Amino acid sequence: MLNVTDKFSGRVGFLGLGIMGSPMALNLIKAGCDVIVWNRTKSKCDPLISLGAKYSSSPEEVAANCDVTFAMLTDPESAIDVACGKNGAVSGMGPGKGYVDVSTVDVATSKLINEHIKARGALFLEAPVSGSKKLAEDGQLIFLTADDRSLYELVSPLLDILGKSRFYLGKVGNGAAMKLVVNMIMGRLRILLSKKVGLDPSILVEVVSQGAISAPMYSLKGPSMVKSQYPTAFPLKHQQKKLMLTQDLRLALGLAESVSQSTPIAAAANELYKVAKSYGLSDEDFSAVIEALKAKSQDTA
Ligand SMILES: NC(=O)C1=CN([C@@H]2O[C@H](COP(=O)(O)OP(=O)(O)OC[C@H]3O[C@@H](n4cnc5c(N)ncnc54)[C@H](OP(=O)(O)O)[C@@H]3O)[C@@H](O)[C@H]2O)C=CC1
Ligand SMILES: O=CC(=O)O
Repeated sequence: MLNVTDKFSGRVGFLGLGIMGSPMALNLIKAGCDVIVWNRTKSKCDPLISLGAKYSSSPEEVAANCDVTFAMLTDPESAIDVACGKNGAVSGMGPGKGYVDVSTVDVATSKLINEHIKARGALFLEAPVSGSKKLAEDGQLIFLTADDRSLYELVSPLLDILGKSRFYLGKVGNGAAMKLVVNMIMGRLRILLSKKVGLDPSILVEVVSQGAISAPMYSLKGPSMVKSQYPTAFPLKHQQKKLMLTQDLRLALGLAESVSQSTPIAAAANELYKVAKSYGLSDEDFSAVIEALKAKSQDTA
């Protein structure tokens, strides 16, 4: 049976050695883990084998030979194929084993893989990452995990080798949802969307603040926006005026027009500030623009 300890001493499988998977598997090897790798294109295993990894010829074999198996695959289709397809990891799973899918997939895919893994009596953790190739190389990823808590605790020492932080988000699907929401760059929309899909917006603010898309402004305004508080630092009326009238936006819009570049987001943002002003929020902080989006969501609900 899997034991929860502060150090992971079992054998680790790694399926999918692409841009992200290769440096992640390499970091596990460098940290002294006993790693078995598999990749569809076998040649990508070779550098890792030369550094001490073992090789198995199918996801099924990897899972059968390991205590915990990670998968880092392109998309939902490949994640399902590698887990549930012919000679897939599921066939090698059983009681006492764990499957950690770190690919970016949708909620339905994560639930499907979870069901197949659970049907074998094994444990499942979804753990998509926020990060990039460089952050994978540097062991600085952010893990957005969900589902089996005991597997989360068990693999935490491994996640700490691969990343700088990890979030446990509860039921299956929440990791995938958080990853997809984080990847939406529109800050204010992120807060509303995360709320609507049942995520804690304050955790979202924290996740974003630690990733590559973090912005000091978002970290500064996010926590109070979550509480619907807008202590005035820069009044909304000035922001809207600025969007409409000041040189920087006018010139920027002019420049965009000169090369026929559409700038719909700037235009849409300005409309939202106008709506917020019409709600009497002119003297609130400009982050109160989120109220315009809340009202719009109610309009369309
Ligand atoms: N790149 C980035 O900055 C980030 C990526 N991610 C996510 O990480 C995941 C991996 O991305 P990344 O490493 O960049 O992608 P890559 O394209 O570099 O690697 C994809 C991996 O999936 C394998 N694969 C694809 N299709 C199949 C299939 N049908 N059967 C078996 N194996 C398959 C590839 O195998 P093969 O070598 O044979 O092609 C390869 O190992 C994605 O979900 C991505 O969204 C998350 C954060 C950042
Ligand atoms: O998926 C990409 C990321 O930066 O996160």
